[in-house]
Amino acid sequence: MKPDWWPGEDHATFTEWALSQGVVTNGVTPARFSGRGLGMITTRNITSGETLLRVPVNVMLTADHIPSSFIEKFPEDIGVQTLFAAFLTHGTTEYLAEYEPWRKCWPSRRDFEDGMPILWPAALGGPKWPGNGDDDDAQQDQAGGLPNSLPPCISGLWNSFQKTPTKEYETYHQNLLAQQVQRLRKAWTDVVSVFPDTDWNTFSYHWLIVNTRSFYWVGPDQDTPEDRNDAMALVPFADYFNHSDVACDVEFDDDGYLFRASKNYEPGEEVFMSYGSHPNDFLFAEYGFFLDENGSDTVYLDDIIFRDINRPQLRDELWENQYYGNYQVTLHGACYRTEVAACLKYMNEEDWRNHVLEGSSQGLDENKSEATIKDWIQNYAMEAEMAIATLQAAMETNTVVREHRSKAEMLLRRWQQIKDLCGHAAQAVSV
Ligand SMILES: C[S@@+](CC[C@H](N)C(=O)[O-])C[C@H]1O[C@@H](n2cnc3c(N)ncnc32)[C@H](O)[C@@H]1O
Repeated sequence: MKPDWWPGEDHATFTEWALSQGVVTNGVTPARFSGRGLGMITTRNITSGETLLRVPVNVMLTADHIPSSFIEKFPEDIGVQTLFAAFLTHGTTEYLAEYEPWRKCWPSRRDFEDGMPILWPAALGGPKWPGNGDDDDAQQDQAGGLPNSLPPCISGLWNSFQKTPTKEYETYHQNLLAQQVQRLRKAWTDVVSVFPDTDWNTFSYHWLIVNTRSFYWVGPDQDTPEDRNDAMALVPFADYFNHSDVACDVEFDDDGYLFRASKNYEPGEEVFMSYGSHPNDFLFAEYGFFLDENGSDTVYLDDIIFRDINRPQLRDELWENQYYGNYQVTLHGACYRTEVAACLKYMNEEDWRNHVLEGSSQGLDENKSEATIKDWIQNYAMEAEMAIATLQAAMETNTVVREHRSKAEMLLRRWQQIKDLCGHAAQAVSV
């Protein structure tokens, strides 16, 4: 009898194919996990340090494996993600047939539509795409002016206040959706310039496959590309690993990828790898899921702080002293950059500069700093409360939201996490 985690025939066929191509598995096999699709399960006791999986480079889909006749159709600066997605969409059967057993094991476009805000309806904060423009307008109307429901790190938007304009600066893990949309729009423009008949659904599906399943890779004769997104490869079989902080060890060299156990496992445990120390909003936007417990979770106070510190002179102080933006809040409180910004609210500028540059405590009042930071965090918590209340009401009354109930529930879970994070952080902020 098959175990209840048995992944199904397609995965069994793909596993056979992978082994015949030189993939070596050692005590792990693909399995179905509730809420995570496929993942990797142990089939026996495993000791920390044991090799679990080896994927040789010849099985991987790297830029070197794409025929030069295909690559030459595109301008030289084409992004690697676009190239892969274009190849999966338009590559000749001769080349693509090879990967057929693997492709049959990928999630469907419908799976992406369920979890990824980039494909969500406008009523839930999704962007406009070819083919959904009209529907989207209709949805927006039906939404009856539903306020933005995605978390601010994803949408870059707030319902409880108006954002003030800022200088352009590099943000980490903020405005995620706009950046992702920009990347996909550019990819779409590039692909239709070469293949005008490209089907949007097929191409965007492949682009998301690459987005959610690629590994860092720089070929033996390649220089490290300027854009990290261009250092990528698809690694069959290894792309079964789901993400967790408690992860196996991953190594790669010119020969391929190697995965080792970083702890002992009993049979039947899921083996995870780490996709990086990403906050939940990043996982949500880029991969369509987020963790219940995430040691790397964080939200950013930038828009709240810039609304509060809006005198150009004060903002210049932050800019000139390299404290402009990226004000982080975690379960454990606010980061040092936030503390520095908080002092600027009540210190005179000279005292503030001496404090920041030389560590002087002249004019510093830790009670005032604490109250300011708590107030900023409270503003974030209020945004979360508003979003939760609005979403709950929309789930009862709004037809589009009711049709997309599981997405709204996912959003509610994330907003509740944000509210809880703010609650913990506010408590942790103390003199
Ligand atoms: C590299 S694939 C992993 C295999 C994938 N679960 C599958 O069914 O093919 C990455 C995708 O797996 C899912 N995923 C990864 N880690 C997860 C986790 N901890 N919880 C839920 N879903 C996860 C997300 O949909 C993500 O986009």
